Amino acid sequence: MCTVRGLVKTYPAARGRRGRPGPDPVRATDGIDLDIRRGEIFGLLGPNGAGKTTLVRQLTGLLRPDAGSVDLLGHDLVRHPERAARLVGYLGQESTALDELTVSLAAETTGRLRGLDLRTARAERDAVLDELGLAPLADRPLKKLSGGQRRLACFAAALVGDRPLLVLDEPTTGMDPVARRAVWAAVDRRRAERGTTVLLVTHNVIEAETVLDRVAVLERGRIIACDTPSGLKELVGDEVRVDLVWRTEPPLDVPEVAALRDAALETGRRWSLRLGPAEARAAVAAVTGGPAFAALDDFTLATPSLEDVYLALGGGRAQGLVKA
Ligand SMILES: Nc1ncnc2c1ncn2[C@@H]1O[C@H](COP(=O)(O)OP(=O)(O)OP(=O)(O)O)[C@@H](O)[C@H]1O
Repeated sequence: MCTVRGLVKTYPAARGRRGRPGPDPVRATDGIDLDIRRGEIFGLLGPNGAGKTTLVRQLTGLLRPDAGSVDLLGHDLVRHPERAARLVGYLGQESTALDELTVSLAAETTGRLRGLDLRTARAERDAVLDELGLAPLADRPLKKLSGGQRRLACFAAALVGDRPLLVLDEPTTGMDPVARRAVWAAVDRRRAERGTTVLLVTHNVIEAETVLDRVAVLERGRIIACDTPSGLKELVGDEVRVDLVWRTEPPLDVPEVAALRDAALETGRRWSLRLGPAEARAAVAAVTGGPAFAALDDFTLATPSLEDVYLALGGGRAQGLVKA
């Protein structure tokens, strides 16, 4: 469906202010190879600045790579970037272009721009707005909607005028659970009924685990792993995630607790640890059985998540990944 080889993009150094040296050039994609299969939901996961948006802008013909090739359904998109418009439905991070239009007109106009006649564009518009529960907002201008509603309206527009590849850059940012579910149901329906392929950019690991068939983990412009979510999780074997939440301060006077601290990733009152099964059992026994228990607010044991995989791969900035 889509084959990418050796994709490189370097943003040139900016000029510094008042003669001072500016920031260095950034190699935002650094030799990317990818194979996306027809009908799969393929994810790009990585922290802020990893190069995800730069990569998808090259795959959608919006940004010319310095080197490398992009083949989409037999079309060379580096040589013919204009062909991407017929093959790709793209939902970018910004939506200002549609802000002045009503929800209804945004969807209809997108259909018309994609070559639908007026009747078909209106019929598809109505179907998509109904499907996503947007009919009550149809006559409202996008700029007067909430962030999550606006995002859903832009997603609706991206679905009008069917395209074989949907590229969605963090589509559910700011959406409530009902809207999120509507988005994933709409994606699933298109995949089942039309074989639509989806490339999803995200740094939400929970969402990535639940909706993706395969995922590429991107860091500093390079793919550091690519597999199914469960295949990636095998990389961390039988490790267990132990989360401890303290009421106030952790009881560091308890030696077992003090010993756990070195291995813990601390976020406020929460300690997250990745431990082997025996160590996890010992840690739980130590904090629930002894004097530490009085200081404990909550604890959970869980199987590894994609975030654990990411940490195990050496992604030092996993804090940039969203966990809820
Ligand atoms: N137009 C630009 N000019 C210069 N540098 C840029 C430009 N756009 C992005 N960059 C840099 O390229 C790198 C990759 O950015 P990119 O937007 O592709 O990351 P991302 O993974 O999509 O991040 P996020 O999760 O924050 O959206 C970053 O270091 C960023 O600062």
